[in-house]
Amino acid sequence: MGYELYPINRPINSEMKVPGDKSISHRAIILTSLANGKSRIYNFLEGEDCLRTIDALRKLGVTIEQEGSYIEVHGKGINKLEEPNAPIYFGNSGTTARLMLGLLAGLPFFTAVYGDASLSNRPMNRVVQPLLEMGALIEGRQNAAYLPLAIKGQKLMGFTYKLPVKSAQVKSALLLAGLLANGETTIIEDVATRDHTENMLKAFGADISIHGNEITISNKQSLQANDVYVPGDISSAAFFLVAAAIIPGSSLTVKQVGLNQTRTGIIDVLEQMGASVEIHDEQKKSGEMIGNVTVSYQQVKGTIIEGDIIPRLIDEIPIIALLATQAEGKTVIRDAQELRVKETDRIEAVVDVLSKLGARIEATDDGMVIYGKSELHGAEVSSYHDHRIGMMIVIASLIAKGKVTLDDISSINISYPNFLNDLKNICQ
Ligand SMILES: O=C(O)C1=C[C@@H](OP(=O)(O)O)[C@@H](O)[C@H](O)C1
Ligand SMILES: C=C(OP(=O)(O)O)C(=O)O
Repeated sequence: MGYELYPINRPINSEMKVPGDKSISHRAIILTSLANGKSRIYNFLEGEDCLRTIDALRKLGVTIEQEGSYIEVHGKGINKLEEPNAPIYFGNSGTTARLMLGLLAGLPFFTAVYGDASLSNRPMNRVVQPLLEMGALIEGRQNAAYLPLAIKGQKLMGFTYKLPVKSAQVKSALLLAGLLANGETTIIEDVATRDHTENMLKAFGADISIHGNEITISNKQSLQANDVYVPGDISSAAFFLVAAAIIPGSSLTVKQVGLNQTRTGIIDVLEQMGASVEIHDEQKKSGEMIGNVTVSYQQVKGTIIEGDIIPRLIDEIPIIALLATQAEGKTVIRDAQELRVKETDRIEAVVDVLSKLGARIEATDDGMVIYGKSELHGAEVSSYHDHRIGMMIVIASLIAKGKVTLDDISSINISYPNFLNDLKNICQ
């Protein structure tokens, strides 16, 4: 039983596009729904997580028409959102859960929210605690630390908050709460995390200002409708870029991919490890940098990945770990304890999968140590129902000597439903 995967035995020489950015797709649905009037979203990611965000806003009374990756949102305006008559399901999506909690805390009605088994084990207190400080009323098990949660929307009070976790989801939740709160809300982050919410709030006419690492937002009763073009997701592109970096003789270009500085840690790491990386045709579209990225095979070497770069590549660590198995020498990843509270404990999952495939890899409290270079072999492995672990295993199977059996591939639909087809196309 399971999904059987076989090695490729030849280089990849191709170009491709990847689907729209997951983080930006979520934010586009939320802000276009809050705006007054019709907005269009181009290149929206049709992954399950983003569909959960569409569903949540529809439950609040917003009309959202979807034709593939083209979306029309008939924004209702902040004051016209409606009380849902059933609990809202966030599925597997941490981003939907955290951002929606920030919004719902300040809307004048009652909402019950829940998620799947994985999401029900992920910490929500990181958003609930600061929201309670703003005056929110949120109830749930273990002091409202976990889903399911019940929210009785309140008029919130702006506040100043220094983020204790390096999390764009927490920052974004509090900015959305701040948009509805009385007075000013200031969020201070000591390490920059992805700033798509700030970029998009500006584009929609919110009253937001950024000074160094302090972001201040104040109450705004109306946002302007605005069309959003979603760039290709660099977190999805990372799987193919690493494939090109580890399959001898390969060269791959991913076109029109998002190159926001808060997301490009993977490019820095590929360069630092000695892969050949070229960026062309950079331009700004809908307030975000995009461009074409070409990675060509070169023997990579081990490196140290720690500190401020971690939030810039947090979702790419599973695929970076695979890259490190093919590097000469040791790679150390530190300061990435957040991996333990993702869709699964990604430190344990990556170490388990890659050791079964023949890598020399050890878990640490906040990361992992990988001793390269190892020849990978076939094995039976699990995706842990985590899309990024599943896609990493598929890429690993391209270079493993022998058959890799993956227990379940359905988790890939969370962020990249067409992943296997796109991979097949570039492997031809
Ligand atoms: O804001 C976002 O869209 C995201 C932020 C990150 O999570 P954290 O905020 O928990 O670091 C990232 O891991 C997640 O995939 C998407
Ligand atoms: C961690 C992820 O997403 P989320 O937190 O939205 O579930 C991810 O996509 O890797």
